[in-house]
Amino acid sequence: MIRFEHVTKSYPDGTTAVDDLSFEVAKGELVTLVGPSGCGKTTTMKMVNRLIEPTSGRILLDGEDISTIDPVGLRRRIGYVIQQVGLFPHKTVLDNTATVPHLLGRPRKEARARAAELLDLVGLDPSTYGDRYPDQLSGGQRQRVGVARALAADPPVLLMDEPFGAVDPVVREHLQNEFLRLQSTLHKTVLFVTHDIEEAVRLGDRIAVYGAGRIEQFDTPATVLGAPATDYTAEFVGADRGLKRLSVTPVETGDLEQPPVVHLDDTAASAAGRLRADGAPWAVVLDGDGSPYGWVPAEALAEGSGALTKGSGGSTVREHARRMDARLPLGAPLRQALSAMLQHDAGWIAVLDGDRYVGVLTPARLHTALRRSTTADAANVPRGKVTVDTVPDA
Ligand SMILES: Nc1ncnc2c1ncn2[C@@H]1O[C@H](COP(=O)(O)OP(=O)(O)OP(=O)(O)O)[C@@H](O)[C@H]1O
Repeated sequence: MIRFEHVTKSYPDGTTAVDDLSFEVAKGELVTLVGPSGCGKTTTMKMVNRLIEPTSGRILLDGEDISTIDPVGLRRRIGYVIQQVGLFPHKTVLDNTATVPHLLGRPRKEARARAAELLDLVGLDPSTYGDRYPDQLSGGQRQRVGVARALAADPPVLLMDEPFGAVDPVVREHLQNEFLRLQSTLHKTVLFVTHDIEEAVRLGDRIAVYGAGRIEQFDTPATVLGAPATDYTAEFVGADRGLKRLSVTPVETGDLEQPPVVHLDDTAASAAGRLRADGAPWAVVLDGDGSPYGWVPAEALAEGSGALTKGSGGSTVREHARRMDARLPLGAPLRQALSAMLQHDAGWIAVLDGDRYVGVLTPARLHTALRRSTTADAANVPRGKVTVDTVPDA
């Protein structure tokens, strides 16, 4: 969709802002450009809408060389969101958002109706905010208007230059989540500039890590974090990259442990027998629908089944089971698993595929999953094909 072919931008003073850059952004893909100040990210972006012309090389949009496209027509196909937002101060929020569709020839009323829809989409109620002026909004709200305005002409491509840079971290995370939600339905082709590796990792389908004027690594967030290609990238992504990787590594079926499973209405004696046969200290307990209920320790079952042999009527698993509410959908990031374990103070967490119980994740398995995924990404093989040595249980 957007293709850079050996693109270089040098300035007359001898500065090479971008040096022989070649990469491609696929249709519907969100690529983050991340790197320190002055490494050429903004220059890269501005060459796509011809605010800056390359010195050599070419950029293709949908296979078309953009140097042959009239810049005004080109920019209509490309939404542009910048940190300073650049709203018209004397126009209301609604009119700011309606400007582009109106310029594109939509009747004013229709453009305003579309603008109202878009404000709603970015989480601003048009009846509350539509008639305000930009200086009557918070920084975060202004950013949202900037996003709504960029989407107004429904361009297939969005260029976003530190769009959430000017707001505090909490609002920023909120805007990032909302933008991800929007992107999951809109599927725009997005180039997103940031100097924040956390933001790059959270948002990007792939990340381009910039050094001075060059891309040091162009890959998925998980691979960049797990297998930095160069010392530069390793340093840039940070010493805590293992922790960051938790956010981008999903829980897979192969990561799970399979303790014995018993049901609430099983007799304690039959459940105890199952645990004895497996030599397991505890079992997962499922309710009548097959949903996780909690767990039951072997000793409690043994005592319960002892009651049966003494002729006191026996008991079922229900009377001995303990509730455990920590659960997680398959595919959720490991970070969510760890956070749920800490929140529930639990040594394991039940994993569900839809409504179906599929196994449990333990801290040891979580660690193994992280190691296997790192090795898999480095070797470019599926995680299921990787085994890692683990320290045996004491
Ligand atoms: N008109 C110009 N003349 C000379 N050098 C320039 C000019 N414009 C930009 N540069 C240089 O090009 C390099 C890349 O700039 P660019 O704005 O692309 O960096 P960036 O990665 O977006 O940085 P930041 O994160 O600070 O915005 C910088 O060294 C900058 O000083």
